[in-house]
Amino acid sequence: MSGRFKQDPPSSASSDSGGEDCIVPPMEEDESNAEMGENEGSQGPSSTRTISSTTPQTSNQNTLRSPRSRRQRTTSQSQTSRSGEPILRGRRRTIYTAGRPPWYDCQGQLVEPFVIGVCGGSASGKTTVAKKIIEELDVPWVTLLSLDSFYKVLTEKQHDDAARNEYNFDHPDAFDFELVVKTLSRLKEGKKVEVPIYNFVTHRRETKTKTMYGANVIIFEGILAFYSHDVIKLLDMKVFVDTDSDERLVRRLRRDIAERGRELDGVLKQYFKFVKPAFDYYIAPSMVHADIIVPRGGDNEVAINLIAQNVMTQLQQRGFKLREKLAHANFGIVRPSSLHLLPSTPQIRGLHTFIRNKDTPRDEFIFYSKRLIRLVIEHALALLPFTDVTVETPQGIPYEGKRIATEKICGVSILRAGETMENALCEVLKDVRIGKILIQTNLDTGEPELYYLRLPKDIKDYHIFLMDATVATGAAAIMAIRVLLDHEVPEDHISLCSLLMTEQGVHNIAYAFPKVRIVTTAVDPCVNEKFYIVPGIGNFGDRYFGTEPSDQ
Ligand SMILES: Nc1ncnc2c1ncn2[C@@H]1O[C@H](COP(=O)(O)OP(=O)(O)O)[C@@H](O)[C@H]1O
Ligand SMILES: Nc1ccn([C@@H]2O[C@H](COP(=O)(O)O)[C@@H](O)[C@H]2O)c(=O)n1
Repeated sequence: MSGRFKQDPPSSASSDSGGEDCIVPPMEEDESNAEMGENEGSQGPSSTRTISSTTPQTSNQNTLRSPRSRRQRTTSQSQTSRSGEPILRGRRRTIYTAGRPPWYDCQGQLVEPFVIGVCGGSASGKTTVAKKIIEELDVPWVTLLSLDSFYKVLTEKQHDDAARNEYNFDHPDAFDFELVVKTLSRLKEGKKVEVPIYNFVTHRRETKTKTMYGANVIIFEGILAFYSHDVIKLLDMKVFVDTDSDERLVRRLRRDIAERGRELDGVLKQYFKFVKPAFDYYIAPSMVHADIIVPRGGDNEVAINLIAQNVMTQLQQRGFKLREKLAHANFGIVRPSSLHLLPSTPQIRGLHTFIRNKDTPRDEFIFYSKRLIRLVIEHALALLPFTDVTVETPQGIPYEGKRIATEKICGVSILRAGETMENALCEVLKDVRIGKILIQTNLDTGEPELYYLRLPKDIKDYHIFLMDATVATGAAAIMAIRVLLDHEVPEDHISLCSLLMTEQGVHNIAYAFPKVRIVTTAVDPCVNEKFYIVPGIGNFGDRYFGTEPSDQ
């Protein structure tokens, strides 16, 4: 890890740097992504611009139109899905999200999030600017990460110094930049991270951490956001908030007294001893890295608007119209070798005849669906590796048999229809674990969105039976597979089990994830304009659970 500035300022001293480096709890060993971020500057503007709200606006009035105004969402809707918590953590490993849209392309490959770095002096308005950019963007999946979360854990001595305003929180040694790089890199890879929550009153971390996933846009803000070369490499756009020093001091006094439990004298002492010299020595010179300089911070609407506009253009170029693309993707007629279609015997066609008939009453629909589900699960099980075993029969004669080689099998159902397949799996595998993923279609965008996730902790060690009763374009199944891969489940440890799929769905999934086994009892020719399977079964979940047909 290399810092930006070689010499320390004379007044920076203090931190005896004995603070324990922070640990982000479930950071798995596989950190091979630490070398990421070679696209420095590739997405962002190439030259530094200072933007003031007094910038004349002439012919480009249209391009300055707020991205927010282009999308007719209600404010309350977008606020819940945007600025707040994109991930709400439930009990232990349950994750609720505000509806995460796809974060990968038609090939199932990750679309890298756009990372904006926001740097500036303390109380310059970095957080305010970051929040306003998020508001302007109005895209549903934006993550705000603060450098403050990466303050090192203090020793007792450092803690005593901090209580007397004698600890230098503005020196680079106060931060764990290695962890910043690890965290940002993982977020760029779409992986889950646990970020410490910092308490400015106690100078300590909270015991709880905050779960964050990758996102379409990540905003990283902090006084030393542009200090480390390795961090800079991960930023696609670099914004410097340039606010007058008197203004910053006044804001900091107000904020630290009102929100951070400080007293006037202490704030001033810390300011003149540490904050001001660090600004002059580390922060102000880092302005050279900025693509855009924003005078006055959050008040500068023109600048915020331009930044949002630029990010929207970048996002549009990356393209997120996934389901539509999947529905119209053109594949040959040769079916992939990863497809394991049960033979179309009279028995299977007979079962399909019951469940496809619109007049079949619900009890019969459930009965015959269960029989088909059992067949598909048994078929999927038969595809796993078996080893030779010899047992002795009651007659004392050896029997050369087989035993399933994979002991760890976990079912993951895509809610709701996938849930109907859980019982069959439990009947054939005792002690099987079951995880759940809720994916729903956004009725405005037509895109699948991830809402809920509950998976066993060590999911990467399991062979997964991913269950969904029907697969149309494959959009939901691809999202679920992507979630499993992001949890480090190997692709060839996934079997997708379904009663009915479409040609399109089979090809889309096989194209994106050729190592995933696809097991189904029938493949229908196509989807209609509403993405329903044709001829299909109708809405499997509604027919099975006896609920009113939804509009999805
Ligand atoms: N334009 C502004 N006018 C007045 N107060 C502001 C303005 N921008 C921010 N503040 C206040 O100044 C303090 C610091 O702002 P914040 O955005 O948190 O800055 P930073 O993240 O750079 O420390 C907060 O209390 C905030 O409410
Ligand atoms: N325990 C702490 C930790 C940090 N600070 C000060 O916070 C400033 C950074 O936060 P901003 O929101 O202002 O960017 C930094 O200047 C530290 O001096 C603190 O006072 N106590």
